[in-house]
Amino acid sequence: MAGVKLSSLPTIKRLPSYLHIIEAAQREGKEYISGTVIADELELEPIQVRKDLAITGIVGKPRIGFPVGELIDAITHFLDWHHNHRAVLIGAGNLGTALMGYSEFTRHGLTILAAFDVDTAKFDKSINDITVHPFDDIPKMIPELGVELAILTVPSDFAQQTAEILIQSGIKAIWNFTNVKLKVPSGIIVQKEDLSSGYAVLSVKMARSRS
Ligand SMILES: NC(=O)c1ccc[n+]([C@@H]2O[C@H](COP(=O)([O-])OP(=O)(O)OC[C@H]3O[C@@H](n4cnc5c(N)ncnc54)[C@H](O)[C@@H]3O)[C@@H](O)[C@H]2O)c1
Repeated sequence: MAGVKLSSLPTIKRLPSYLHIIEAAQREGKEYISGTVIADELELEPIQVRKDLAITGIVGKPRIGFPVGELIDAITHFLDWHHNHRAVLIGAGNLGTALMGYSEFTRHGLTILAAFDVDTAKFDKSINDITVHPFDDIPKMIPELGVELAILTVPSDFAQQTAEILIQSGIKAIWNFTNVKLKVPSGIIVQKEDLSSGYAVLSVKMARSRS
C-alpha cells in the first residue's frame, strides 16, 4: 500500500469500528469517551485502542478520555473519508447490488457513479439510483466520468480480463471482491476483500466454544 506503513494496516482496519462507537457516543450527547469504553465494546485491550488512536494525532486526557468531536474529525481525516471518492462498480449482481445499496459508503465519502454489466436485461436499469451501463461502454465512460476507483464484483473467471480493461480505461485503484489475485502494473492499487476470513474466525470461535 503506497505511502502507508505495513505495520499501520491492522490499526487502519480497526479505525472504522472505533468510529462507529465514537459516533454513537456523540449521538448520545457525550463530549468525551475513554479508550477503555471503546476497548470493552470491541473486546480489545485499552492499550491497543490508545496506541491505535495515537496514529490520528489526538491524545486523550487522563481520567477524562478523548474529545468525541475532535476524535471523529481526526479519524475521518486520517482515513481520507472527508474527501469524496468517486467509483464505478463492475458486475451488478448479488454482491454488486448489495454494495450499491450500502448507505454507510455514501456517508463516508464513497460515491458509486455508475455500474457496468454484460447482462443486457440490466442495461439502463437503476439500482439505488445508480444506472447500469453496458460493459462495452467502460473505455468511453470511465475517462468521461474521470473516475479512478473501480469496485470489482464480476464472476472470478472474468476478473483479470476486466481489470485489464479498467486499467486501460484509466482506473488506478481496484477494490477486488473476486477470488482472483489480480496481476496489475506497478502503481495500480488493489485491495482484495474476502468475507470468508470473517467466517473463518467465526467458525474457529464456535468450534472452540464447543470443545
Ligand atoms: N469478497 C467476498 O467476500 C465475496 C462475497 C460474495 C461474492 N464474492 C465474489 O463476487 C463476485 C460476484 O458474486 P455474486 O454473487 O454477486 O455473483 P452474481 O452472479 O450475482 O453477479 C455477477 C454479475 O456480474 C455480471 N458479469 C458477468 N460477467 C461479467 C463481465 N465480464 N463483466 C461485467 N459483468 C459481468 C453478471 O451479469 C452479474 O450481474 C464473484 O467473483 C464472487 O466470487 C465475493
